[in-house]
Amino acid sequence: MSEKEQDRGQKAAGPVPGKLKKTIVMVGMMGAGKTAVGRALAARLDVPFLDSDHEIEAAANMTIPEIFARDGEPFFRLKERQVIARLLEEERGVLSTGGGAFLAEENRNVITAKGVSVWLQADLDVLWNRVRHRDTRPLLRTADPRATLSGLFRDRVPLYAKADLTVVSDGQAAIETMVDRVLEALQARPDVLEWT
Ligand SMILES: Nc1ncnc2c1ncn2[C@@H]1O[C@H](COP(=O)(O)OP(=O)(O)OP(=O)(O)O)[C@@H](O)[C@H]1O
Ligand SMILES: O=C(O)C1=C[C@@H](O)[C@@H](O)[C@H](O)C1
Ligand SMILES: [Mg+2]
Repeated sequence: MSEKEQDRGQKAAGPVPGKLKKTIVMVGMMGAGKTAVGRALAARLDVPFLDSDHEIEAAANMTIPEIFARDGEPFFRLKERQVIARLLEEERGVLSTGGGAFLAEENRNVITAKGVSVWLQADLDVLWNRVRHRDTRPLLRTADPRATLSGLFRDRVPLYAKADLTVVSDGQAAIETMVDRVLEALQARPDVLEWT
């Protein structure tokens, strides 16, 4: 390959992500793909993957539905605030939050101060299709879970919209495509991710 061809090849491939300078924090509704996309993004960047729901469950040795049932949602939210603050302090990587985390001003402030927030924006039908078959979300254990999801969606969207970056998750985009989209959005933020 000539030097010119090599040049063209490099340009077509685009810039390559380098050093991560701030934690990338995934926010959005249940089913938006925060865990699935966050994990794949961390693997792509070769940085630690952290998930606040997982950390809370591991520390309590209980599942989230068990914590809600035994200790109530306010207790879960307290643990969530503590875990998010600790993880942002301790480690740099990709942090996937629980669906309700970004609603608390305290969490938004610490996330904005220490990381960059990425809202995975999906419409209600996409979210419902992803969460309807699993019984792991206590807030959806209602007589009409789709209506409950719809109400949460309506109330929460204005708060998710405060995130630093928004990445659309439509029903067609596979998880690796979502990783590409997040990385593309991060090209506007060299303070978060260096490029080579
Ligand atoms: N882009 C996608 N393409 C296909 N499947 C997806 C995509 N994003 C998420 N999923 C699937 O949808 C389901 C829910 O995703 P995930 O658990 O990552 O959501 P979440 O945002 O972390 O939700 P929660 O707030 O409840 O933790 C999973 O089975 C996941 O594999
Ligand atoms: O949207 C929410 O409020 C929640 C989402 C999950 O990630 C868990 O954090 C929990 O089920 C609550
Ligand atoms: Mg999750």
